[in-house]
Amino acid sequence: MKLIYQLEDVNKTYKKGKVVANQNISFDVQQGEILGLLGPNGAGKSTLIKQMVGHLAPTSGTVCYKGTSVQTQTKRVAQEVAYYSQEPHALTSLKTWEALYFTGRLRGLTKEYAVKQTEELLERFGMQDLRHKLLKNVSGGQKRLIGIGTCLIGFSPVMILDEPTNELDPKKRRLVWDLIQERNRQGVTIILVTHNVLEAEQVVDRVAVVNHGKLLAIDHVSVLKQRVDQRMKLEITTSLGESDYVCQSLSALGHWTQTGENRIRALIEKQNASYAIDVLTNQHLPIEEYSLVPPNLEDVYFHIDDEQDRPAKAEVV
Ligand SMILES: Nc1ncnc2c1ncn2[C@@H]1O[C@H](COP(=O)(O)OP(=O)(O)OP(=O)(O)O)[C@@H](O)[C@H]1O
Repeated sequence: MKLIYQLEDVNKTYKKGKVVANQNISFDVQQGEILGLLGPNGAGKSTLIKQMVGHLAPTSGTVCYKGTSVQTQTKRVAQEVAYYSQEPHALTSLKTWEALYFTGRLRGLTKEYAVKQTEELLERFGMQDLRHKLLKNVSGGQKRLIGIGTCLIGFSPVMILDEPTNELDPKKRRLVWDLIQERNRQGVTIILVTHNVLEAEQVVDRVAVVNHGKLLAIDHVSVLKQRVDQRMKLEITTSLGESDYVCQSLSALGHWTQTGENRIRALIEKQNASYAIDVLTNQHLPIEEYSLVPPNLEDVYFHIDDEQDRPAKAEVV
């Protein structure tokens, strides 16, 4: 398997070292994989990928693309790696079709092929009627779709997407995930940042979990899930204003996280599941409803993050 990226001990600081965005990050990206970068706001994900596309230089360490430092071949990286950034792109004074067409032409497509791909993408996005609208005059979600389109047009061998499904309605999110998978089946290597962990689970091969600028874990989804395979997720909706009390009453079951105003969640040991149900049904706690289900990738992500924050705390009854 060929390596597309190799990151070694990457550190990146801002403001003369006062803000540490990435700390000693090392990992590889293999040709043909979809790697998801997960992490909370401010974790350092965007900073990391900006170094992978050559928009930022590491403070120390190396980011290599196909065996050579990105910094010494920024032109080649720009030609081969299609990058979708969170920031509004520079094409907003173009019409939607122009943004796609000219990007295709810049990527070396013939006029005919650029037109064909532009038409196909506008159709997939359901935006044929908006072809003559300026990008700055379409909705936030439509702008994002055209942004994704500018990555898709021209068949770049690598795509790096920073939150590609942000701001999109559920149907359009599904469309974007489908397009990402289609491209991947055609051999394109894809690195993406997302907060839609549950949707990403269906699509990514490997996941890198980043927080506080550090790489906490990187592995296949199934391997990461093994970290929680002896656990179940217990989610509870408490009566109004009672979540602190319920958390305290059930503290022996595990570490509780508040996920909404009256919603709490914990990963509990499978062997404690029947005890938990016993407590929930017999202790007359102020609980509206509860569910006990196998954990998903989002729970794995929270678990890895929790482990980092509470390395010494036991979670067993
Ligand atoms: N240009 C900058 N100057 C100073 N600090 C910055 C700059 N860009 C990012 N940071 C800081 O670096 C840290 C990492 O930010 P980064 O944008 O990489 O995180 P992120 O994981 O992409 O977050 P989000 O999910 O919110 O986009 C944060 O503390 C952020 O405030």
